[in-house]
Amino acid sequence: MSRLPRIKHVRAFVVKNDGTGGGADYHDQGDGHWIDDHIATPMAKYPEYRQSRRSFGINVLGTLVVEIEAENGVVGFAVTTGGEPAAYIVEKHLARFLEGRDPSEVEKIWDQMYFSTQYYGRKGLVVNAISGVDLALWDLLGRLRQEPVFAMLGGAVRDELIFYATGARPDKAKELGFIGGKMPLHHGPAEGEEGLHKTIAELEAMRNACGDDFWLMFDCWMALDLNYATRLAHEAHKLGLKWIEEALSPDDYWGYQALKKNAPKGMLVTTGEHEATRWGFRMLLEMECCDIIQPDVGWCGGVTELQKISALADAKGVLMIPHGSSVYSYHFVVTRHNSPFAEFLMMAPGADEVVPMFHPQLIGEPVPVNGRLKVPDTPGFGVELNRDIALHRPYARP
Ligand SMILES: C[C@H](O)[C@H](O)[C@@H](O)[C@@H](O)C(=O)O
Ligand SMILES: [Mg+2]
Repeated sequence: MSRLPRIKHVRAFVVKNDGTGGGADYHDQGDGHWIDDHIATPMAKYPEYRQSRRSFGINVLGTLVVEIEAENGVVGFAVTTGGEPAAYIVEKHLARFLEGRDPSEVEKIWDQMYFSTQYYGRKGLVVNAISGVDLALWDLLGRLRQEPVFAMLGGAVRDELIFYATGARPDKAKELGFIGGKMPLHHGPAEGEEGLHKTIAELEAMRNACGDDFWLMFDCWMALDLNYATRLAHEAHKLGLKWIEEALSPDDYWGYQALKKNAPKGMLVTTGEHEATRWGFRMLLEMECCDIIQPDVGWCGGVTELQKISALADAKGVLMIPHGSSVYSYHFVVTRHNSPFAEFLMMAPGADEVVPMFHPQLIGEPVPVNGRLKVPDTPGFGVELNRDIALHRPYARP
């Protein structure tokens, strides 16, 4: 048992988006933002849901803020996607496994949060909530021990992080010093051959703008079927596409296995941002579904679970490049040999300038400069909650 003060309170807040940006629910943006402009999705088969992902509810959850206060008044926090339903799970179910406990017991607390909710959780919203609690716990531990999270994970293996950028303007990303640009896929099977031709034309234009050596990737956000994804991969290979991301449903392990076999030699198949826990990633790895796994540390189970996921990938020689999750992934990536680069999501509406990913929720949120970032060695994840945002605690307990 450590000498740390015990956990006194766990609190779950939601944030009303006042139009200044979605924060951790980064898809919750205003009109005209690149991230909600005719992006291919599994819902695109319904024309009424094809133009905007907000139209089918991609932003319905909103941000979850988890605060964990120790007996000595020190507070750790984290943000992720989850909103009110996740806040309910935190306050009504998960808090009981933390309050009164030693904050250093991250493994036992994670095990109790997961197996107590296994009958209704395992992936998605429940594991988002578990992730939010776990991230806040690691932040609290860092503050209590006066150590950055990366120091508690084994220390940095490199001086700085290098990033690729996700957004509609890889040409701007190149100018800003990023090592590559991942584009949203705008057209899927519902738009037939015409859509495929438009996609290839977009890629060709960006290849011409960025030159032959700049990484270009497509993020397909679960929108495709195996045949379409295979055809797209072979067409895009002619233009040097580096990887095809999340082409199929996260549950179609068999489809990914076939896509990886069918893909052109030299093209990487990647997925994982909507996968969760060591068991889900074991399936992706043992079925040889992809060349890079991309867990989101705010959705896959948090730091405690990502340690296990990353080790599984490392043992199989698979890269683990987390889905963009700001400081929560930076502190992890900097400590792992099989995470040689990171993702930065361009949250400016035009994808043409670098702004903090979770703006306006995190004070001190670091951003890459010239595509690089030295992870600050301040305690915890090194950021503070912006208490000027509209925080609301819907399930406050006495
Ligand atoms: C750009 C993609 O459509 C998603 O919005 C993005 O958040 C995610 O898939 C990513 O890999 O960054
Ligand atoms: Mg993605």
